[in-house]
Amino acid sequence: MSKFGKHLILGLTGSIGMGKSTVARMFADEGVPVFDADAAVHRLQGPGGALLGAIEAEFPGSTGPDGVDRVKLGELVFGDPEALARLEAIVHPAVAELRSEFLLEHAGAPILLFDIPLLFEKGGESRVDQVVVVSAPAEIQRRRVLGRPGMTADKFAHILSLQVPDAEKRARADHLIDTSGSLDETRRAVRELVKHLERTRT
Ligand SMILES: CC(C)(COP(=O)(O)OP(=O)(O)OC[C@H]1O[C@@H](n2cnc3c(N)ncnc32)[C@H](O)[C@@H]1O)[C@@H](O)C(=O)NCCC(=O)NCCS
Ligand SMILES: Nc1ncnc2c1ncn2[C@@H]1O[C@H](COP(=O)(O)OP(=O)(O)OP(=O)(O)O)[C@@H](O)[C@H]1O
Repeated sequence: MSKFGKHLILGLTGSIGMGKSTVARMFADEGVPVFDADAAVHRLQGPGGALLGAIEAEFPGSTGPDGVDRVKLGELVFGDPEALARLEAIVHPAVAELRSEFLLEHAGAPILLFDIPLLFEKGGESRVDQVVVVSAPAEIQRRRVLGRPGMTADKFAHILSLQVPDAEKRARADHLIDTSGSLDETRRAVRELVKHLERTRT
């Protein structure tokens, strides 16, 4: 039974490179409306974004005609918990507002998906009914991430150190989507989960 009225709200999360974005698209292909928290942040911080004034006032020099300079702002907040908290105090309420609009927009849908990279890290469990974790063995994750342009072993290690470990995410998941097989296998697993949830929702 949903905590949120008629629809079942799923939270999708997973560590870097586990295939979260790919799996979110597969849910969308099955007709499930998807709210992408990261995309919402990018829009709010992008050219003409609603948060540019507030961010510039708090972090002078961190914005320009192209919106937030993410590298510069990252340098100011990562490694400085107090500064990160000040940024979050600007960003998170605006994301919450967009999430509420999304809920209103899709009020009739039986299942909704929130794609939230930092779901466990930021207490997102309370905002969803069930958590779906995307996961694969560490070796596959490593190979995928190190294959990305600009990624280094050090940067990968640092990002991992900021994230709840995959084993803990798996342990706290209501549903697991394994992405170590083919894309077709993953798609089948997503389809089966959606069907299962549609059957058992009420
Ligand atoms: C500082 C910003 C501009 C840097 O952007 P950039 O594109 O360089 O990095 P990206 O967002 O991809 O994050 C890089 C890594 O840091 C982690 N990270 C990002 N924000 C946070 C945070 N608030 N707390 C802990 N880790 C974080 C991400 O999970 C990722 O692994 C951006 O991360 C930001 O605005 N963060 C604060 C807003 C936030 O909490 N976003 C998270 C999703 S709602
Ligand atoms: N079975 C599979 N399921 C999902 N992704 C797969 C699979 N096999 C290979 N991949 C590939 O792994 C990569 C996963 O990248 P994706 O952007 O989806 O990960 P992510 O978890 O969202 O990453 P990040 O947290 O870094 O944004 C993609 O290039 C995808 O094509």
